[in-house]
Parts: sequence; structure tokens; C-alpha cells
Amino acid sequence: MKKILITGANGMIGSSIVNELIDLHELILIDLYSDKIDKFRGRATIINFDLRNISEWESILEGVNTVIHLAAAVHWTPKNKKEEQYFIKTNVEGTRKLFEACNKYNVARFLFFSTNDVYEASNNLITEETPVNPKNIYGKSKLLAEQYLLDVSKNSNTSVCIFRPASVYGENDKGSMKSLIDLCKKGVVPMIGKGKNKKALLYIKDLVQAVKKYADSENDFNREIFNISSGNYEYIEIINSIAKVFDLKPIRIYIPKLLCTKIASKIGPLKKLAIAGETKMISCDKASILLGYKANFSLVEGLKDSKYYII
Ligand SMILES: Cc1cn([C@H]2C[C@H](O)[C@@H](COP(=O)(O)OP(=O)(O)O[C@H]3O[C@H](CO)[C@@H](O)[C@H](O)[C@H]3O)O2)c(=O)[nH]c1=O
Repeated sequence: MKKILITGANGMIGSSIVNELIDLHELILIDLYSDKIDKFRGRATIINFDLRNISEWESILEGVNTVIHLAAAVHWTPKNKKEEQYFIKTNVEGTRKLFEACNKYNVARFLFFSTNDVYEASNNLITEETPVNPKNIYGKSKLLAEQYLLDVSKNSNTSVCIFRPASVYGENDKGSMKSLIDLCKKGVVPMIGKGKNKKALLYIKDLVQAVKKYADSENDFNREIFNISSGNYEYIEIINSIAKVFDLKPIRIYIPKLLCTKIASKIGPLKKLAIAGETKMISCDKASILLGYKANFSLVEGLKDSKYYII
């Protein structure tokens, strides 16, 4: 049993991790909110604190073995420079402040949750060696935090491990799978080109197993970066799977690919359409070999498993 502190513990990913680790480790849960983790009061320490005032609560890091850092600005698009600055302040400065405190209190291991948004779309399979080139401020802020951590961990007693999850779906989903399911429910979905472009998807329960492997391990995986994904699926297969599992019959509106890449990508509100038409395939061979990670859920299995929560 280890003493583990989780920031962003009330989030989609955080709360699922807590659910898995609650009886296996001693947990300290940090988040601005606690509606999803209140049920664990008495079995875990829950603190409604923020990264900005870390000096007020950092002493709780005394005796902590592992920090899992999820709290972040995520799932929304900044509209101006001030909002972009908020992403940098929270995701880069917040991570720096937390890591400095971990170092001060001799925390052994720091797991940083980054994102596959650090990679640009590509028709080639993406490994951890693929050059990074984030296209949005969220991906940029996560990459800056990664670079800070990899640099500072060269001379630190706190080891750093980085996860770059693919697009996560499942219970409490707020991301792209939720948007696609909502579109299918409304009855109309855009199909870009023939819908043959592939997307890397990650079912929440697979991700939780990867975190459990890390949490339980005696290895600190220092300065290792791991892509985590359940599999790569054609866009058309994603739509067909949603339709099958949720028993829906959405009308497919076919949009020429060129229209998306040349025009939609330049018009703010249509950018999402252009992104839907891109290919991003993730390899998690490294996580399989070093971490012992194995994806257990196919897309249909993941959707069926989460049907109860999504409806
Ligand atoms: C901005 C901010 C956020 N938070 C908390 C509020 C939320 O409960 C939590 C983020 O959870 P959600 O919004 O559900 O995001 P979730 O999908 O779980 O996102 C995770 O997954 C992402 C990768 O898929 C990671 O990049 C994020 O760091 C990580 O938070 O962080 C704080 O406690 N303090 C903050 O300052």
C-alpha cells in the first residue's frame, strides 16, 4: 500500500482512478469540486483546494510516495489571449508549483497526465519518438509542462513519468465521443470524405488499468513517456458502432474531404469538422512492453460497457 495524492480527483479520469485505487492504497484527493468523490469520505482524505494556493496545503505532501497530477484546464477552447493565459497559468505554472512542492517534501514519484494533442494529425502511426507539434493551446500548455518536468527531473529526487492518453471515453465523458453520440442521437452526423480516417480511442477502464500498473509498480519509470490507447478506429466504424450499440439510425451527411481541409479548417466554428476528418493513430507498444499495459476493451465493448452511464 502506498500513500498516493491525486489532483483533479473529481474529474472524469480522476474519479475513475479513485474508484479503482480506493481499497488498494491510502489516497489523498485534491480538487476544486467533490461531487463525484464525496462517497469516499472516511475512506480517503478529500481536500477542496486549488493549485494556485498550493503553499497553503503543500504540507499534506509529507510522507506521500506518489502524486498523480490530473488537475488542468481542459475540454474548452479559449476565445482570447487572457483565456489562453489561463491555460498556461494552470497547466504549466500549476504543474511547476506542485512539482516544486513534491521535491521539497521528497515525494518519490510524479505521474503527469499529458495528452495526445501534443502530436499533430498524421497518416503514420504515432509513437513516443514521433516529433511533437501541438496545434491548440491545451496541447501546447501540456507540452510546456512536460518539457519543464523532463528538464527539472534530471536533478531531482522526485521521478517523473508522463502519460499521453488518446481520446478518452466512458463514464462522465465530456469529450469527442460524447459529442458524436449526441449527434447520432439528434439523427444527423457529418461524414468527412468516405470516413476512412482513423482515430485513437481510449476506454476509461483501460486507462485506469494503465494507472494501476504504474501505481502498484516499484519501478519509478523515471523520465519515461507512454502513449496509452485502446485502439485505432476508422471514423465510419466509430459512427457505425455508436449506431449499433445505442440502436440509432443517424443520417450520414457526406462532406468532401477537400472542403474540410481547405476551408473548414480556417473557419473557427467549423474547425471541429476539419479535425474530425483528420487521422491520428497511436501506438502503445512501449506501454505494453515496459508497463505491462494491455487494452481489454474493443470499441463496441467499451460503448456497451458505458451505455448505462451515457444514456
Ligand atoms: C482548472 C482546475 C481543474 N481542477 C479539477 C476540476 C476537474 O474535476 C479536474 C479535471 O477533470 P475533467 O475536467 O473531468 O477532465 P478529465 O477528462 O478527467 O481530464 C484529464 O485528462 C486529460 C487527458 O485526457 C488530462 O490532460 C487532464 O490533465 C486531466 O484532468 O481538475 C482543479 O482541481 N483545479 C484547477 O485549477
